[in-house]
Amino acid sequence: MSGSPRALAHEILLEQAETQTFAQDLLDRRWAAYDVPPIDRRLISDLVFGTVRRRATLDAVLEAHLNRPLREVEPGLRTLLRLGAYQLTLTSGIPPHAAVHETVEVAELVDAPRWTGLTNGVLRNLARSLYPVNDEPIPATGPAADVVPLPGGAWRKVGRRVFPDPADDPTGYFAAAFAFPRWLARRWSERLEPADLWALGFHFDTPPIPTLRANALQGDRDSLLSALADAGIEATAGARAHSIVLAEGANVVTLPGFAEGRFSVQDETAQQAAELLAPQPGERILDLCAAPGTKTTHLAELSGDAAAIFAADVSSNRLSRVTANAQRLGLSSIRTRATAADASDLPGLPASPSPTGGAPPNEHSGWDDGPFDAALVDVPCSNTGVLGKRPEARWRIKSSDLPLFAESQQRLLAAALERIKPGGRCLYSTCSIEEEENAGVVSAVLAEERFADWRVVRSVAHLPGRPSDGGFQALLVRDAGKPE
Ligand SMILES: C[S@@+](CC[C@H](N)C(=O)[O-])C[C@H]1O[C@@H](n2cnc3c(N)ncnc32)[C@H](O)[C@@H]1O
Repeated sequence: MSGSPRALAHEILLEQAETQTFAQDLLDRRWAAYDVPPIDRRLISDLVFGTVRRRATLDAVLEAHLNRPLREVEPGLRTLLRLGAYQLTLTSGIPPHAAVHETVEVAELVDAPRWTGLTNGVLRNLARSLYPVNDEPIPATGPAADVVPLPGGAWRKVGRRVFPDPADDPTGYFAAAFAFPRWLARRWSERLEPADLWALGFHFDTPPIPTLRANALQGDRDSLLSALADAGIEATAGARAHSIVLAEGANVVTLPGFAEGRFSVQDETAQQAAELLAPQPGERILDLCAAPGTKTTHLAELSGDAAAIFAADVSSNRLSRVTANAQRLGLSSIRTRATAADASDLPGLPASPSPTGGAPPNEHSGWDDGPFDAALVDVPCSNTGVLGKRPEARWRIKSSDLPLFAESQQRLLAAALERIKPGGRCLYSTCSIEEEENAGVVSAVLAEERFADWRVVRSVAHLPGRPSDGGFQALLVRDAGKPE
């Protein structure tokens, strides 16, 4: 470790930019390697996540204080400037002089004293713009070319017109001030009024607080709430049958009841997927994209651990997390199986031979070849409904990914429908708010002649922040009457 929280944050940010590794994974590696006190962990995590998430905001602010384009600045120095600009512009609680001083000191700690002069000059100028009098920020009441949106929903003056004017160019303002790729900003601004666009930006730019799902098979929600209260954790019952909303962020694995399997971490939007499918005791249920098993285990809990849940995923590595989660939650009705990308090796087709013709039966103990009563198809997607959860996610997706996702989503949904009995049902779900991954996929698949006996009975498009994650769920049912 290089010697200070900011130096460690700088090291992680540089590695993240170079290797494109998830910031959370890099942090976890540092926590495992060094003894970092919890207070420093919180600061480092905030510095890293905030700087990654708001890269475009910080770059717009910095460009106004530099006499050359930021992209021409060497990577280590550029990262240091972003780190300093993040503290000055987007946090509250770090005194400006401390933000400048501690950031400049990183240059010495990482053995790059040549960065000191520029970092000091740029950050001091920025601090003067942001805090013209007595180190006090200047609040603002709404978007403007010289106003930055803060995490949590407030606005702050930045002292110079660093963003496009939102009245003339709401898309440009949204992309720069809230920090989103331009193609996504354009896409969303075509369908949202500016006020809704700002609300979406605030939701994604505010660090999320985890929501819990009480495991109904290990005591009721109220007793878990009492256990949390006894441990000094502020939490309230949420809007779903088993949801619990924490008052502030927490390291969930250290909360009372986690090791005993009394809860999972799951957003309220995601909790609706298994609820909509409503698994019943005795049913045979396919979960086609199961890992890491948050919805699989919910299916098992809702059925009283008395359905047979067949959890499939392309990643056997990730499937091991389904097994671990089921064990922690005390569930025994889940069997796992790695599957081919097109799911063609899964049993359940009406005319499919016994599993001895496919994968070796002992490798997937408990799987048989009959069709299923129901299926959950929680497909891989662009994740545009949950961009606040992974700070780097917004910078990874490309518009060209969307048709590729839609293609594989259609394949997966069709593979599930083919394996469901007459009278059965299927829940299609995504964490995306893009039509072509949602209703577009469902209607394309149901337009196929072989699925003429299927119909959509319910579909819900969840808008991010209203009240929780964004996403889409559609419940499809198959006519009971049509012969196989
Ligand atoms: C959205 S995640 C599923 C989350 C999971 N349902 C849960 O609630 O914990 C999508 C999953 O689909 C898996 N996947 C990707 N392509 C797949 C394919 N062709 N067949 C089956 N699973 C696939 C990924 O490995 C990933 O685990």
